[in-house]
Amino acid sequence: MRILFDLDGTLIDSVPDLRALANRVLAGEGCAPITLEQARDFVGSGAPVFVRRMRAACGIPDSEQDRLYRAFLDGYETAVDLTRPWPGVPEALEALKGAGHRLGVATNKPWRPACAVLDHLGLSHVFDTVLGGDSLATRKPDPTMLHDGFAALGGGLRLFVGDSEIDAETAHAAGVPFLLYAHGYRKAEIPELRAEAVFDHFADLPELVAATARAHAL
Ligand SMILES: O=C(O)COP(=O)(O)O
Ligand SMILES: [Mg+2]
Repeated sequence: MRILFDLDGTLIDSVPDLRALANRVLAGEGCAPITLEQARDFVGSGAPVFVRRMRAACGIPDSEQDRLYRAFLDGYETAVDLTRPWPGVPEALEALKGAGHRLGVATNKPWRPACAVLDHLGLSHVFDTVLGGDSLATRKPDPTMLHDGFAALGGGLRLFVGDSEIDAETAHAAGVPFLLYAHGYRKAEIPELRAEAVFDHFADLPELVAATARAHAL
């Protein structure tokens, strides 16, 4: 089976680093810091949208977008120290890889910071492909990232694992079964996301993938 994973909120809890990075940029502008909850709300649609939302929350005008976006990107690759995988993620990825599945990442996070945090957490080796928010001309919910990611993984059944309404919309647009991690950064209620299955702990994922493979092989 080919399995693509979303990154922020699905495999990793990266909001503490995103908040710290945002607050370094905002401090340079003489602005008050944002909270963890705000940072969590700003994630999901990629770095340009994060910076736009961060600016709006602090009353910084649109004319400053490009400059602040560059400042944000400058610090993004090294903003890894506060990020942790959710419990059970490394073990679940190793188990899936060991079972012969091919794994990839399809994230709206820019590619370099995505690779940097995967390296930092020792997770890079399980993935055969990583697509980031600046890898293509479009970002999720456009389905192109999933089409390209699955193509890079070869043949076989497809599955997308994510945490948000953006991921659900992307999977539905691509016509791919969607598994939802319930404790990521979603804003919508679980039923609205029309997931094939929902899981609470990564220890449950290998069996869920096996069940999904059986259901779709029928
Ligand atoms: O960088 C973002 O805004 C979101 O990234 P994600 O697609 O991994 O959730
Ligand atoms: Mg996410």
